[in-house]
Amino acid sequence: MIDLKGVILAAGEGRRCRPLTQTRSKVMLPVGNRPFMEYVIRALAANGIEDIYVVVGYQKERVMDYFEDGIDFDVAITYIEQNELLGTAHALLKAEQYVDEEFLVVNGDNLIDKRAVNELVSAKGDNVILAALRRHTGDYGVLIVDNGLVTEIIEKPGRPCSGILNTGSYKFTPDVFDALKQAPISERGSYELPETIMQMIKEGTQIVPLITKGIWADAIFAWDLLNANSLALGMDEPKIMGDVEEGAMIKGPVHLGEGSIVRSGSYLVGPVSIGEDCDIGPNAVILPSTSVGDSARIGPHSEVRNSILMNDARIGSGCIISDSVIGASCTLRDQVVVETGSCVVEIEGVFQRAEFGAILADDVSVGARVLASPGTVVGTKASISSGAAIRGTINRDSRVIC
Ligand SMILES: CC(=O)N[C@H]1[C@@H](OP(=O)(O)O)O[C@H](CO)[C@@H](O)[C@@H]1O
Repeated sequence: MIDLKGVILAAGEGRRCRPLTQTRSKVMLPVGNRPFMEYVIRALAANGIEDIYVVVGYQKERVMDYFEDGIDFDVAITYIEQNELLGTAHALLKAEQYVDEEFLVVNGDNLIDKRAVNELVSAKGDNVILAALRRHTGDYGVLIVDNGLVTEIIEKPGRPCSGILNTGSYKFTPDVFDALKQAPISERGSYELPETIMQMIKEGTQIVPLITKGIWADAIFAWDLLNANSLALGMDEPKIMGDVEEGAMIKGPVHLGEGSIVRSGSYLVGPVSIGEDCDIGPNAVILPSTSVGDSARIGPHSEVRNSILMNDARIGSGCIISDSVIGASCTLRDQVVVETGSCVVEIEGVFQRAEFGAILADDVSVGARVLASPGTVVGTKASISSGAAIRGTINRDSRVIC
């Protein structure tokens, strides 16, 4: 254990990941069968950081019920509530009374590994931003660096640009709290950490950028979870703990949780992670890179590829699903087909170009023989009747009758 404390920012909803965040915050979205924030906590714990302060807000009960006091993750968690969601600077200020020495701040809704956290722990300099080089940085804080120091942060410029992005993980001294108290309100109407850092730079504080060689990934939109999922699947050692019936074939890194069964004739090619108490097959095909949550069912002759199925998802027989996210407790009856391809999706009033199959929020019910076009996004508890052809955005609680 080291003295360094960790603060995790976990209060925001993650609006651009809607509709998946209608029922949970982005920190609880699963990749590789674990919520984003579990990777953050594991990476801190692996570096001996055991005192962790988690700033919670939107859907906080789900975070607190899952992580409890942190004991199962070898850390001690104190929850701090941010009742008004006024931005990352406002969130961090809530932690002031708990830290009196150098400390780390990590976004709770990113995938990060122990190497990246270790780089931050051992970084020289009092104020350090963990950065990443990427080809597309327009949706992030973009760092302008000169002479080994950050000179400017341009927050979410929106236009396509490549360069160095702010990962949202930092090492600070408690002096940051004085700056946070003077944080200006941003163009987006909230108090944002990058703006505070800009103020610090103007007042002469040196901010060191540290480009990570570790794993770091974010999901801006719901479909970006597929990429993060594929990275996350490479981070764990897979184990077969459930039953594999004779005649089933398992190739590559496949994790099968306790109480799960893969029935005869099924064909699984890793990386694949299947949770506990799942029932797969007979004759189901699961291809890379797929995560299947606990108590899920994939019926006979169904094929799932490059997808996330959350807990209790039920897929009937003869379904074809690829490049898709299927929320918790969704039911897809027989012969549902999700087409995949390029599409344009409206998220929070902005049109985004993307390439995926479908995003289904929790508790969606899909009848038999439904055909979903690429880029179909379905809100929580919507229900689609058998035989329908669906496309575009379907709002929560709506009914599609064909
Ligand atoms: C206001 C703020 O803190 N912005 C940060 C933060 O954005 P969010 O949209 O709040 O997740 O995390 C990004 C990394 O995920 C980082 O690039 C950006 O600068």
